[in-house]
Amino acid sequence: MIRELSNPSVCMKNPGKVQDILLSMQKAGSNTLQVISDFDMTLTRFAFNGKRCPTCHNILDNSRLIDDECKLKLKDLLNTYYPIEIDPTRSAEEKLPLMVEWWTQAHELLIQQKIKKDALVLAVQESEAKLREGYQFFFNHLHEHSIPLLIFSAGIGDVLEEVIRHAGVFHSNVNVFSNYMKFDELGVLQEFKGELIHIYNKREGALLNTGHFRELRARPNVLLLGDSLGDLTMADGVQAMENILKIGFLNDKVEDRRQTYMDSYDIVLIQDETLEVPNAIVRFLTGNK
Ligand SMILES: Nc1ccn([C@@H]2O[C@H](COP(=O)(O)O)[C@@H](O)[C@H]2O)c(=O)n1
Repeated sequence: MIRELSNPSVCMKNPGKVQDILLSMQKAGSNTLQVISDFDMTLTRFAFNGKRCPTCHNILDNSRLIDDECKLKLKDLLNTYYPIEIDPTRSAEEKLPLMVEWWTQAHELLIQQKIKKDALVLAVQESEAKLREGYQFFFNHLHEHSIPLLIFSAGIGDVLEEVIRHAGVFHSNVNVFSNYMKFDELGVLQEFKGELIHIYNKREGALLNTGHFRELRARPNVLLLGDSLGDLTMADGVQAMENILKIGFLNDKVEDRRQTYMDSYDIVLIQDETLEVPNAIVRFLTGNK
């Protein structure tokens, strides 16, 4: 049905179920579809030429906006908490308070650096951040078909927006829900706005109540893209959901996590740095137009 589903990177526990969901979503029409996606390591590359690519946090951590002492502290945090984030032997309940600890300490360090709003553009331009191959088609096609794309990220919204703006794909159908910085009248970072979003509290339901995302209520078919098990709840609360197709990028600790990902996501993409499969699915759902 979709040639790309035979790519070597694709694993599916139940291909028949995937086919049924795809046909049902195609029949319902692309005007009933919404896409909900994580950002770091889902829309962005995990690695390039054998080297890790940065997350939104890392873009700042490695930039010239941060002094050397702070860089070391942020690196220590990453080295301590990232292995916990991807540890398949620990439960989400066990990881949750530790993830809050990581985010809180990192945000505190960033605030101490008195980052200027204007400097974010340069930090992104000078970074090694890379959207996955095929990103132009992904963003442009969703825009052309007026399909809403909600990017739900535990990263830093201001940096994320700059990455997609820099890539020329921050179209009007894109909404970002993330951790945003609050600047003072001189444009200096003071704090982060609102409730902290970390990898274990992503839920679209909470957003739907805000009214901002009211149009999404009329879109009961969801294509969900993520790279962690925390991303699986991003569509919780979508009202009267008809179908959901969950695509998971498995980037790291592949053998340890393969089975859990296969049990949780409908389609698992193993060390696949492209958006080839999501793009083929979007093309199929929009009638190959
Ligand atoms: N201080 C931090 C905190 C988190 N990260 C990474 O960011 C990712 C979250 O962003 P999503 O767009 O994927 O929600 C998360 O997976 C952490 O590994 C970081 O690099 N630094």
